[in-house]
Amino acid sequence: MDKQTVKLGLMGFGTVGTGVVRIIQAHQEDLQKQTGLGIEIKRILVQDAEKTRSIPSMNSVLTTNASDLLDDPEIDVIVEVIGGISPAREYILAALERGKHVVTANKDLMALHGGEILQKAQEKGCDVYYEASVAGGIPILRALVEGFSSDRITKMMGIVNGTTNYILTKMSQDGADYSDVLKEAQALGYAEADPTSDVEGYDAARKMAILATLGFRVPMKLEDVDVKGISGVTKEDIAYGKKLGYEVKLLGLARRDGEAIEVSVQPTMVAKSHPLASVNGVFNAVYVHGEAVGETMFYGPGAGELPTATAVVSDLVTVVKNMKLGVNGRGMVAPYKEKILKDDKQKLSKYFLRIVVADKRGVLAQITQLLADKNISLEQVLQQPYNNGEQAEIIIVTHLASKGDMDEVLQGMEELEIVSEVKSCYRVEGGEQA
Ligand SMILES: NC(=O)C1=CN([C@@H]2O[C@H](COP(=O)(O)OP(=O)(O)OC[C@H]3O[C@@H](n4cnc5c(N)ncnc54)[C@H](OP(=O)(O)O)[C@@H]3O)[C@@H](O)[C@H]2O)C=CC1
Ligand SMILES: N[C@@H](CC=O)C(=O)O
Repeated sequence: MDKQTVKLGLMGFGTVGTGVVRIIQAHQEDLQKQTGLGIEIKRILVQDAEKTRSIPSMNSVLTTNASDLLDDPEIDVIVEVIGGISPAREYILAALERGKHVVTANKDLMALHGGEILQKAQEKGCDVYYEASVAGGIPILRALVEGFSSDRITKMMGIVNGTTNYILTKMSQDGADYSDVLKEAQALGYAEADPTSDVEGYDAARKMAILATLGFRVPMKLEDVDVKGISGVTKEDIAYGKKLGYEVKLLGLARRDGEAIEVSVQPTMVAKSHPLASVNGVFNAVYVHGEAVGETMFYGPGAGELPTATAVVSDLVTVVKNMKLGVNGRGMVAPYKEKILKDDKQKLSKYFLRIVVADKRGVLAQITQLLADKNISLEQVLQQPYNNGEQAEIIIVTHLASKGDMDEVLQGMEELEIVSEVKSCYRVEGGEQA
């Protein structure tokens, strides 16, 4: 290759885009030493070119016209950090069509249209890297694709959304109010443009779909992921969880038993003895269990300007090294295994239940019987007065039960006269048997 400098078209100059510019500017010499080539940001696509930017020196390269990047033959690589599906999808496909390599942080897009994008890249002999799309600054995708290539992964558990982990941590440690902390997370640049995606678990679900596709080598889709967010988590649940030895976390779970797979995201009681329970604030972590390697865990900042930009720029370094060696488009392996999804009777977990009942003798026995009818036994029980002693509250942690059986038990509870409300039901992970 006879170029001395690789020219970059940056799409998006918000939180992540600004970080990308800062890192490229600050590490220019190191990047050149590692890749053998210079990296120049030729154009930056924005929506509003008049907006005040924190790096005014780049104002001269701003444009609101995507074809200034896509149709410039000098631009070799497009870095997409706009976010969302459209127009990001159209821009990336157009870039690949023109033979440009792509780096993106866009999990929404990769979870929904990753198959189409990677196929187009393969046809065109181009690279597409998306390390920043899962767990911000943690190099987990590389670890799954390269580090675990010789192993068979059986389980991944991830705290993969920084915003919700920040909120749950502040609620747990400071007794903070949900909506106040959400505003803080938005101001810190952690939350998505529409934070519903964070708090309702969709952002984490997209990341889990990507992790499961790469980790299990099957084409997981977003609709294969069971999703529940944190908007229903209360301070009482957090307090009772703590009392029984758990922290509430929005946990992504991807588990393989034989060839059958389950992937879900839901608020989960994580045993305090498990390292995931101590992952706090905007930090993310992904626990990976492989048949040969056993247990591993990856930990780091999951969102924010510089951590995320680090992952983007490291992908860029890989693309530039590939360009230098003339091997672009050869590093990606498409999912090659058949997808077999578990049914609800195959999804096993312990459960934490909080139930408001009439304050009468024999109430606990009735609840226990309902569970015993499905062969579900109790591991922990706490009973205390509720509503000024007019009712009682029963908090239970069960031994392993299937999701199918637990759904039937919950339905049965609603029909019991002594039960006035099932306040909460959480999966329990991280302790013995889990
Ligand atoms: N923030 C984080 O911590 C993380 C973000 N990500 C992902 O990175 C991506 C970017 O996120 P983030 O930087 O936070 O987002 P921001 O909202 O901060 O920035 C988005 C940028 O894209 C530009 N933009 C938006 N729509 C268009 C459009 N139609 N045409 C041209 N430009 C457009 C905006 O322009 P303008 O400046 O003019 O408004 C802005 O510069 C997303 O996919 C996100 O999910 C991934 C990991 C962590
Ligand atoms: N909104 C996301 C940003 C990174 O992916 C999060 O909070 O984790």
